[in-house]
Parts: sequence; structure tokens; C-alpha cells
Amino acid sequence: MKLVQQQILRDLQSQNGEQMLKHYTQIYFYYYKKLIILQNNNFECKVISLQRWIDYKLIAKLGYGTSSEVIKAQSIASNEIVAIKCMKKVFQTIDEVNEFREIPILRKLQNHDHIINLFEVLFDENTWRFSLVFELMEQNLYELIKDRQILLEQDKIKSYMYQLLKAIDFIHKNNLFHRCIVPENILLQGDHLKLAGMGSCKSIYFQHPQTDYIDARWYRAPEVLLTDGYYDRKMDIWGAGCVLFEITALYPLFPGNNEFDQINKIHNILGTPNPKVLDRFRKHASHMEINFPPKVGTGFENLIPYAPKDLVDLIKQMLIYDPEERIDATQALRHPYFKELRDQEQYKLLGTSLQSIKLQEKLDEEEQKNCRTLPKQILFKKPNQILQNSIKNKKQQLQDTVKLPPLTKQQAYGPIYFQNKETKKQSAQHEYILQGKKANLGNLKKNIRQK
Ligand SMILES: Nc1ncnc2c1ncn2[C@@H]1O[C@H](COP(=O)(O)OP(=O)(O)OP(=O)(O)O)[C@@H](O)[C@H]1O
Repeated sequence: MKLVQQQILRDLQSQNGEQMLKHYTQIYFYYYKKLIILQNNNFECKVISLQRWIDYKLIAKLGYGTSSEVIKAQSIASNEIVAIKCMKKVFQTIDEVNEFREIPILRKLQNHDHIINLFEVLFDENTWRFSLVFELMEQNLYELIKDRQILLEQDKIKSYMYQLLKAIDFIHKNNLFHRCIVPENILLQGDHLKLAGMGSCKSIYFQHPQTDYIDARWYRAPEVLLTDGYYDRKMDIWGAGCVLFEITALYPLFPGNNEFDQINKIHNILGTPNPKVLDRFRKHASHMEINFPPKVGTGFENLIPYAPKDLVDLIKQMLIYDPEERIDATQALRHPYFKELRDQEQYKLLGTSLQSIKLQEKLDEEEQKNCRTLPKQILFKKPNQILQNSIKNKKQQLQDTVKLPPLTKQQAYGPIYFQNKETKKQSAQHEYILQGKKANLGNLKKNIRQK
């Protein structure tokens, strides 16, 4: 293993390191307290710095999964309480490390409101074991309903299912499927739901048949139970349908004791699948003889008579035998059962857009104000200038008109030239008035004095 690591490092350090990366697909290794993840899908090289275990104080055990033990712990640096998922597996070969898909999958699915947040990765250099540090959630759906005597409010059931389907839709749109939609993997913080248990997630591009084992029998879709691994993302919808029934009834719909009992329990309620669907399953079922005597199911509606019709219809569509006919996550989110929640979202959106419209209006108003002050200066400068200019022009005109034409003393004063000052003035005034011109007496006086 060391040799492989050294080779990769040499490649990375070499001049054509990027070229060399093309040869590797999802390789993780530990080097100088750093976890190096190489994914060649898009020549991405990620380095996750590792916190050490001593940075956390263990508080309590939270739960167990097939592959891990989950512990409640407190960060010594920040005091934050977290959930640490300690993987049971000890990685002994590079292939085993390569098969550990949970980290890249979690990273791909981060930043969604209904998917659990991964904070960091711990690595025990002595034992070669990974631990994943997550945000801590209050409880899972199973814990919420297990000892409950009173039914959950319909609003809550609807809201949980809407959030769960949003998480599933997001996973499916990322070309993955979860494969373990069970109440234990559905976590709650108050009424906010987040999906965990991403360890079982798989790419939809994996070649059939799927060979690895899936736990959680009660939530297993018929195609998972009956075929040799020919199933896809629609199996998550079956699981979610079983969960929807369970949070409505407070008990599981198909609690099979083993695989055969599981198939039986499904047939008892839904009846046996139609021959066309059975034929399709048969094509990919070498491990068992699919030859069921036809049976009509009892239906599940009578088990939850208090449930709204829309809810019952949604479960029916999620539990359709044929995966191709079964509703998908996007369609389920558009089911009439969720109309109210969709409307609320629309109103919220509308609220935010109204807010942004108002904000925009305010901004526009401000801008207009600024514009008004700007053009004010420009606009009012202009008329002012025009006004000033016209005043100037008028003044000029006036001055022009007032400018006395060169007059002889005789013309100016005529016969009164030698009269006394006062009479001279009056006479000149009179003269100009006679000429139809305004007399500028000041100038006139000046002229007279000069003359
Ligand atoms: N972030 C968390 N906050 C609180 N509890 C958690 C958290 N993550 C997991 N748990 C609890 O630990 C249990 C096991 O976690 P998880 O399902 O992730 O482990 P797993 O080994 O992947 O299990 P499996 O493979 O069986 O699904 C969960 O059922 C849940 O109750």
C-alpha cells in the first residue's frame, strides 16, 4: 500500500502530475495528517485536513448502523456538540479505501436543506479507521413514533414527507440513489427533517446487477426482493411510501420476518403483481422461482381510515409494483397532497419577491431622487444659463439700444443746448423719447459732461 501511495505522490509531484491523475479514480490516502482524495472524474484533487480524535470529548452513544457506531461528542475548541459516525471497517487495502464512497457522496450532496451536514473527517492513523463528524440532530423518525400512543398531526406527517421527498429528489437529480430510506435514517431537529445514512448511496450509473447487500427488509421494494439486483432509484420511493404509512399508522406496513415472509406480507396487502410485471421480474430472478398463486390484497386504506384521501392516493402511487409505473420524487412533490405546502412556498417566494420588488422600488426611488438632483443641477443650470444668457442678451440689447448713436451737439441738444443744466437734461430726455429710445440718463449725463 505504501508503494502505491509513494507512486501517486511521485506522480503528483512530477511535472505532468495532472496528466497522471487521469489514471486514478477516487483514491484516498493519508499523508502527513492530510487525507488526500483523488477523483479523476473531473481531475479533481481534494485534500481534506484531518482533525484528531483528541480534539473531541465523547459524551454518549447515539446509535448503531450496519457499518458504524454513532457517538455524541463535543468539540474542545468550539464547544459545539456533534455526532461522530465511527466506521467499523478497518481499511487494509487501497481497494477497500476506494470502495468507501460515503465521503465524496456526502460532499456532493452538501448544502441541501434536508441532507445531513458533514463537518469534517477524522482518521485514526494507528487503526486506519475513518470517522465522520456531522451536525447533531435530536432524534430519528423511528424514535419519534416508537412509543407514541397518539397519532401524529396530519400537518406534521405532510411536512415530514414533503421534506423527505425533497431530499430524495435532490439525491436522484444528482444521479445517485439512497437505497436505505428507513425511519432510522430520517433525522429530526424540531420539525426540520434531514436525511442521513448516505453510506448506502450509489450512483445510478452502476452496472446491473447491484451486488452489495441492502439491509432494512421492511422497506425493501419488490424489485429488490425478487430480482438479482435489477433495481434503481425508484426503490427509494417504495421505501418512502412505507415510511409515509408508518408515520400515519404508527406501525410498519410490511414487517416481514425474512425475505419470503416479506414478499408474503406485501402480497397480503397489495395482492400479487400482474403477470406482465411478474414476467419482467422473472427475467432477472435466478435466485428464486417467481410463481405465486394469484392473490387479491386486503388494501391498506382500511388500516388508516382516518387518513386523508390524498395521502392514501400518494401511498398507492408510491407502492406501485412496477418501478416504471411508480411515481418518481419530482412527481410526488407535485401530488395534490402537498398542494397546501407548495402554495405556502409560493406565498413565501412571492413574499420575498414582493419584498425584493419593494426594495427595488425603494432603490428606484432613491435612484430617481439622485437622478432628480443630478438633472436638477443640469436641468436647472440649463434654464438658468438660458435665463442668464437671455438676461445677458437682453441687457446687451438694452445696452445696445441705450448706446447712443453718435449725435452732434446740435442733434442731441438742439436749440436747448445752451439752456441751463436742468432744462438740458429734460430737453435731452425729451429728444430721446421722441426718437422712441429709452434714455440712459447716467450715460447721457456723462456724455453731456464730456461734451
Ligand atoms: N447526525 C446525527 N445526529 C444524531 N443521530 C445520528 C446522526 N447520524 C446518525 N445518527 C444515529 O445513528 C444511527 C446510525 O447512523 P447511520 O444510519 O448514518 O449509520 P450507518 O452505519 O450508515 O447505518 P446503515 O448503514 O445501517 O444505514 C442513525 O439511525 C441515527 O439514529
